[in-house]
Amino acid sequence: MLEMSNVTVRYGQHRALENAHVTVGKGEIVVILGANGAGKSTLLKAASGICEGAVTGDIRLDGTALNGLSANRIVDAGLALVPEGRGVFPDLTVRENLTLGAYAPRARDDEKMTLDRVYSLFPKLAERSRQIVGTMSGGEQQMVAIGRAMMSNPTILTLDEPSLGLSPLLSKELFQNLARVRELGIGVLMVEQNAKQSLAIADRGYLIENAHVVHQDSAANLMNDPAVQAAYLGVGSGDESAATPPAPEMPETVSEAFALRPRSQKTISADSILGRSVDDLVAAAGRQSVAATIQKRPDQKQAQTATVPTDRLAAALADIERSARAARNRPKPQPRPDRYAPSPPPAPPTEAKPRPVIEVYRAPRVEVYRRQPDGSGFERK
Ligand SMILES: Nc1ncnc2c1ncn2[C@@H]1O[C@H](COP(=O)(O)OP(=O)(O)OP(=O)(O)O)[C@@H](O)[C@H]1O
Repeated sequence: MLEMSNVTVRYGQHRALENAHVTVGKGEIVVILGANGAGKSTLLKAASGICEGAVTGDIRLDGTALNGLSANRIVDAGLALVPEGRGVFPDLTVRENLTLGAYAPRARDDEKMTLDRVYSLFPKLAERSRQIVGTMSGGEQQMVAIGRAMMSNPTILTLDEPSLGLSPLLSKELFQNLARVRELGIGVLMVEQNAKQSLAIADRGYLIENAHVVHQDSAANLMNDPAVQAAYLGVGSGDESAATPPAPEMPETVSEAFALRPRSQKTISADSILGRSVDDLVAAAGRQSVAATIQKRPDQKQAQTATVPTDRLAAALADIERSARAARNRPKPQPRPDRYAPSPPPAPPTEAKPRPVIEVYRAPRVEVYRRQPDGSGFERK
């Protein structure tokens, strides 16, 4: 069992964690939830012996005090960390990564058995044992990181944001794998931003705010806690898929902003201003227009045309005639050259014609010089 009591961590003057009490039992999954900078990673680092800050308080694993022990001694004692960002060796194979996890004396003797256990837990790692880890997907690399931590044969496995950067589907697979780790009797302590999926497999959870553990409860109670739902499960923020709370009421400010307000003035209809209905006026206008069209006769139209000044007509006709003459006198276009006919030989260069000057701007050239090994000078590469 991991027991952290009164754990305080300071980075210089800054208190990142104050009097934290956290326990993780055998075969139990415990989640730490909290906002960015609350002190979650600091808690895991303090337990693993890799914290850069000053750690005080009491940290015990199965009764053994871990305070002040180096990180490798803490792994020997049975606490393994899967750090944020996984920390796998991308150029090595899956098997090489896993084997490197078995450096702890408690794991070395049983390396073969532990490897078989990891392979049976994550069959994909057995299938891909020769694959270079850098070529694997994010989810597979996370599996390698967990497998490598498992190779130290821990009693407590700690993980810092294991689902970071994984798709929802891969996160689901990851949490299912962690549930299988618990079945081996290993305690799991994880810091997670994915509250919904982590609480779904967890037994208990802690909330950390501003360096303080402010709440702890069973995972089921935390999932149903309205404060947790609002802060970590996205309820009320539009992401209602995270949980199924009772239908929220429209916030007052929103309803006020969009409410239909009563009109401040009494309105007067257009009909009452005109003395007649608008519909009547439109209908009457339509009738007048139709009547006017019917009354128009062809002789009236001719009379209107005749009123156009004759000098303007004559000027327009003269203009048209002038344009037509210009079009007739335009030189005929040359026939288009046959695309498939052999091209005529190039005309001999006329020496008299000066060649055009074309200015070309080039980017400055970068030259690399290497210092001679004997220091006598530089050689150009
Ligand atoms: N090495 C360090 N030196 C100085 N301050 C640090 C150091 N590591 C963390 N802190 C500070 O301690 C506080 C807690 O950091 P921590 O990384 O534990 O937060 P967190 O809850 O894990 O946040 P996140 O979810 O963003 O990782 C933060 O204010 C952080 O800036």
